[in-house]
Amino acid sequence: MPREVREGDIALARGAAHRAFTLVVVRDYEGGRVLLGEKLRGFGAGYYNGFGGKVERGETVEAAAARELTEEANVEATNMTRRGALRFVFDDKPLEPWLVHVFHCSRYDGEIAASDEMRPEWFDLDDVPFENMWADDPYWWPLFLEEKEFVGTFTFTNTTTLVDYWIRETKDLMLDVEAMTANE
Ligand SMILES: Nc1nc2c([nH]c(=O)n2[C@H]2C[C@H](O)[C@@H](COP(=O)(O)OP(=O)(O)OP(=O)(O)O)O2)c(=O)[nH]1
Repeated sequence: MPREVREGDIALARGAAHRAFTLVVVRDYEGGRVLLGEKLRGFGAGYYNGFGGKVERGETVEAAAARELTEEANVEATNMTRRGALRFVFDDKPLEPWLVHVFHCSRYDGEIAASDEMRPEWFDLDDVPFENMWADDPYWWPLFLEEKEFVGTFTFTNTTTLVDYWIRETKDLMLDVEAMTANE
């Protein structure tokens, strides 16, 4: 069982840069569903997840989120909001933690279609397939579905085993993101 720790209890290498990633979850309010994709290759292959990837050099986080949604699910977001920042620390990867910026998309243009990276599928809100998702997801999804903003840190060993974590709602997401990326 992962251990819940206090914020600040997870030691981060001082001055370590973060690698920035995006993650977009599309929500269909009328249908009471969310869009996930089965990851077909690369990191996290076999898991269901939102759409996203690395923020490229010179790109804003927002632009990266929109680009990845288009590349992976074939649609263009017309209403997307930033909802969370999740930091991942891996003991078996380069020391720099990952910072995944989570977005919520409620409107888009185009037709959802599969890409060679993701196979999109709609899930009812009470049927999100946590057994086939990253181990941290059950801790922040409730906040996501309740329309809250959130920040947290998760430590993994052997890439996919969650060891410890903290997660909380935030009233000022961008201020917390700044604090999480200070010392870079
Ligand atoms: N839900 C969830 N998503 C995660 C976790 N860790 C993690 O990297 N992600 C997301 C962030 C990104 O959307 C995605 C990883 O990015 P990626 O490897 O697909 O990046 P990419 O498309 O730029 O990679 P590439 O294969 O094109 O080089 O997985 C996690 O623990 N939970």
